[in-house]
Amino acid sequence: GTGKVTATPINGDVEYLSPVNIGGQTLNLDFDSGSSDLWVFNSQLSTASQTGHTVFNVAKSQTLQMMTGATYSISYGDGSGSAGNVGTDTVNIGGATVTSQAIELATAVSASFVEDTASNGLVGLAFSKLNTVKPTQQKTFFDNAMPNLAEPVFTADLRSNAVGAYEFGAIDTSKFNGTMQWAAVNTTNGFWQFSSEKFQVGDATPMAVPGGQAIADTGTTLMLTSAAVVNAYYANVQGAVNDQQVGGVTFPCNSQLPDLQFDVGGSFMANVKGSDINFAPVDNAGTTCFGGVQAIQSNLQIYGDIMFKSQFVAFNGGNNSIGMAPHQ
Ligand SMILES: O[C@H]1CN[C@@H](c2nc(-c3ccc(C(F)(F)F)cc3)no2)C1
Repeated sequence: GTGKVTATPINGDVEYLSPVNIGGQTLNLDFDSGSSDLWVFNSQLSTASQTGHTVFNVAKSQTLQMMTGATYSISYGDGSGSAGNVGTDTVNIGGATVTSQAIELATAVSASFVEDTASNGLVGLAFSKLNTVKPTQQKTFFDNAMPNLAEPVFTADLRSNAVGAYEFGAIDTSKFNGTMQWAAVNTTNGFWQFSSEKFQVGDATPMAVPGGQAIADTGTTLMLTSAAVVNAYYANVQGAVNDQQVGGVTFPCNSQLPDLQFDVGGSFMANVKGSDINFAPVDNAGTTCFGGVQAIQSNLQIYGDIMFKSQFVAFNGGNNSIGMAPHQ
């Protein structure tokens, strides 16, 4: 079979939310190709933590079965996280259905999750080896669904300030231009990881990247790479400054940002449109804007939604590869 759901950007493309049916209840969840736990806001949480959220009501599902003694605890790159207990239930994502999916039921969530009232949990789509359930690690929705999918794939079609889609089991060739290009994924760390050794602005000299590795992470808002690449890229942008107060590089909102190409698996260069690198204004007048490409101190680069807004991406769990092509 196949399954397709909308991916709706919220708060200026900070994250993308998709409807998921769990035991007959539909929740808007954040699909995250950078982690491997499916967890939800639910009726076990304190009233305070539930405020503003649609929660999964554990008493109302006829098919939820609690997993005795099972717990989970997860933290994300920004230090946020959640923890709780575990059950299994039927999960239907746009028609792709798993009858006994581990559902992680938060009994505690960090403040930033409580404040993010649009999101009612996450669907982890990285490799199951990263799943945090103890004592028995659980499989992701994609792992469980794969055997029944027409093709062992899912795709991310994320759009700037527009509704896109996640699709399981098929690659919709009408959604991208040209031929999709593929690269090998190294699953050792449990991520959709591929080599990415260089960046290029226009036809300037390519910039080398220390470590030369990247992950495709739909749950990260920006595109995070080395400080050297960030500085070299924004050197092309008049008025760009690294503003410690704001927390990264800003530039005049009317800047003409150059496109940025990045290496995928040593086999092709993929393009990020300059317009997608203008992430958001930092001031009310909309004079100064925050860059979508920012620095991290890590030899693992994180290609988040800024990349996905320029590239239609296919994740192949059959042969562990990643495909990219410019959106249609
Ligand atoms: O860990 C890496 C795996 N993918 C990245 C990711 N980060 C989040 C996240 C979502 C929502 C929030 C909050 F609502 F603001 F709390 C925080 C973090 N989801 O995926 C980072």
